[in-house]
Amino acid sequence: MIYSKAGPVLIAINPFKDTQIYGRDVIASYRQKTAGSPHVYTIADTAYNEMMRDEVNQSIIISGESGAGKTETAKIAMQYLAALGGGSNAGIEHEILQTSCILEAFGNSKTSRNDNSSRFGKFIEIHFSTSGKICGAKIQTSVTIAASLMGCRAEDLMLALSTRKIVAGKDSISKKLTLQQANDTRDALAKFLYAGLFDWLVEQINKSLAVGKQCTGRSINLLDIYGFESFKKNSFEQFCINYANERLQQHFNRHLFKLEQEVLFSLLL
Ligand SMILES: Nc1ncnc2c1ncn2[C@@H]1O[C@H](COP(=O)(O)OP(=O)(O)OP(=O)(O)O)[C@@H](O)[C@H]1O
Repeated sequence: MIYSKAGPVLIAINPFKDTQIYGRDVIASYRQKTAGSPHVYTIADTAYNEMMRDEVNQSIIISGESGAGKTETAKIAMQYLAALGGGSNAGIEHEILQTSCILEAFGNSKTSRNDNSSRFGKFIEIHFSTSGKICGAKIQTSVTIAASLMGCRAEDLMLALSTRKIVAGKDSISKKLTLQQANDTRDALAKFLYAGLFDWLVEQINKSLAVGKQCTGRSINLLDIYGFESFKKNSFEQFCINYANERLQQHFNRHLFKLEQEVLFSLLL
């Protein structure tokens, strides 16, 4: 899980799906108009206005189970912010929006719940100038997927994948792995290499989105992680994904109860 150093947390709702987006103001607006869901534009707008008015960084956490529409919501929020903060740095807002296509091409795959399911968590910081124009962005990801280039001899690789070296004192013994163990080692290596490739890709994107000199240090951060999953056959990947979602929910519950307490105390005083 990636937590931002930023101030208030805003969570919004995809107008077409069941994605939840919560937030300081949203929670207040929930109380006032429970009939209506907080719209993603409202959340993005509130984040932008509060960042400009109070000079405090904002975070938008997008949560929901797999297929709920988190990634699409994140893109809608980014489009809205790009429309609000476009114009200062020729085309940077356009570049930020284009990053989704590249990351999804490498980091998404089809599951039984979602044809375009994110296999990585994305945390994007959008930086603004004093006049409120977008001047740069930075992406951080956590990958659960896998593969790429190595630079070693094929025979060495085959040996490394099919045997285990046991070192006892000065002696070392090579033990052959079973077929299942060799397959697992191969898969683990592929995952490691793919993660390396994905990290490299994100690094290149970040270089091209590098924060400009006129930035104020103010940012709006968007967190879009892989949603809760439960398949017929679940693996360690689902364990990690669901654990991350549980922690996110816990974060929200704490945040919500803290706000409820504040309201209660203000009524009592
Ligand atoms: N606002 C929307 N308008 C139209 N279709 C949408 C919208 N939001 C989501 N969808 C549809 O639902 C699908 C799943 O949405 P999305 O990939 O955003 O889900 P997710 O919550 O990010 O899932 P995961 O956790 O598996 O990555 C999209 O591919 C799209 O077909």
